[in-house]
Amino acid sequence: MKTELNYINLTYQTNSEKEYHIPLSYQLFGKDLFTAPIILINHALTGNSEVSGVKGWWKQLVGENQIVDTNQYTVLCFNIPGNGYDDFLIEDYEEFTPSDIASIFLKGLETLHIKNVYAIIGGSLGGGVAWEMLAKQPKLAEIFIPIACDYRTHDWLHAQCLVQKFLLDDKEEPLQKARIHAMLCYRTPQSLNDRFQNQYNQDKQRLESEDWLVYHGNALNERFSLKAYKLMNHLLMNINVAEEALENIQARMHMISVDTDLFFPASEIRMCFEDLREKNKNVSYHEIQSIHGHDAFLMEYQQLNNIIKNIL
Ligand SMILES: CC(=O)SCCNC(=O)CCNC(=O)[C@H](O)C(C)(C)COP(=O)(O)OP(=O)(O)OC[C@H]1O[C@@H](n2cnc3c(N)ncnc32)[C@H](O)[C@@H]1OP(=O)(O)O
Ligand SMILES: N[C@@H](CCO)C(=O)O
Repeated sequence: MKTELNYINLTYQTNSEKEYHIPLSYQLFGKDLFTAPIILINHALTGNSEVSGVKGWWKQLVGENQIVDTNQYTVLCFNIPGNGYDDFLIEDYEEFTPSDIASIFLKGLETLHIKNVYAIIGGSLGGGVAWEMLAKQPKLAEIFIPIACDYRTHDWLHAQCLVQKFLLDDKEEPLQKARIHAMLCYRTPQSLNDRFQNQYNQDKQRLESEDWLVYHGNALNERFSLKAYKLMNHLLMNINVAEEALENIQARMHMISVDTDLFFPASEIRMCFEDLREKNKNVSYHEIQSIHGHDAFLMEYQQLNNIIKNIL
């Protein structure tokens, strides 16, 4: 799996003026570079560059004969430096913001001699980083598809990340506790209540819903590191594109929200769409209907496929 990773060695000075050596890793899927239109996909909080293939976290969307068809496109996906997937971790995570990550990805594209891409698709934090990239380089993409994300972290999301930051500083099982709290933000009361119906697990002497939460806490603890999660949470807290910069973006923008998303509420995304439409930008809005909330972008594949097939 990791043999497929490619690296670009960068020296990068953060907005806070600290210099770092960054081994920016990435994966390519589909057609060889420069033989087909390029689609850049930015991963979400605990994702990584493995967007397609057997273990791909978006394999229902990206692959041979899928909506993002690797027979037709070159798909490029960077790892957010410090996500740990390539074993690179960042100690002083507070030095980095999504704006820094965007600059690092742009440097990566430059090093690969990619001047522009056909499309950028980003879910959640990945979409926030994509907004930051386009604010810096408004002509970068022909098409922009931000999914379940916004150009800014609003107060409620910031507050939930703050709770996670406190949990991540806890001495006992910090990552598990933070993930359990996060799962409740990724889903909705209806999603949990309909699914678990207060069923009790006699063997484990706890509710099935509790068992499921504990499972997710432990599962993330096994596949992710505390340092990486602290960084990702910090990034999610600090998406902050200046509103004026949005107007300059030249891409055709197709915003996708989830009607029940607690993290990036559909109402906020719709407001951004309406503002940009009033400014005569080439923008459209799509809403996934789901009881599941934010994580619907990883679950409601039929709807996502239907929306994206009419865009690409
Ligand atoms: C976005 C990116 O960039 S990548 C990150 C995306 N991936 C993740 O977030 C990984 C965590 N996974 C998830 O959150 C979910 O699996 C999703 C969003 C991908 C899909 O959601 P759902 O279809 O509702 O799956 P669910 O949340 O039930 O997870 C399935 C797992 O829970 C386990 N599970 C389900 N019910 C229970 C229960 N009562 N008790 C314990 N475990 C349970 C299943 O065994 C399954 O385990 P596995 O993943 O090891 O096979
Ligand atoms: N559950 C997803 C969504 C976060 O936006 C993740 O862990 O990355």
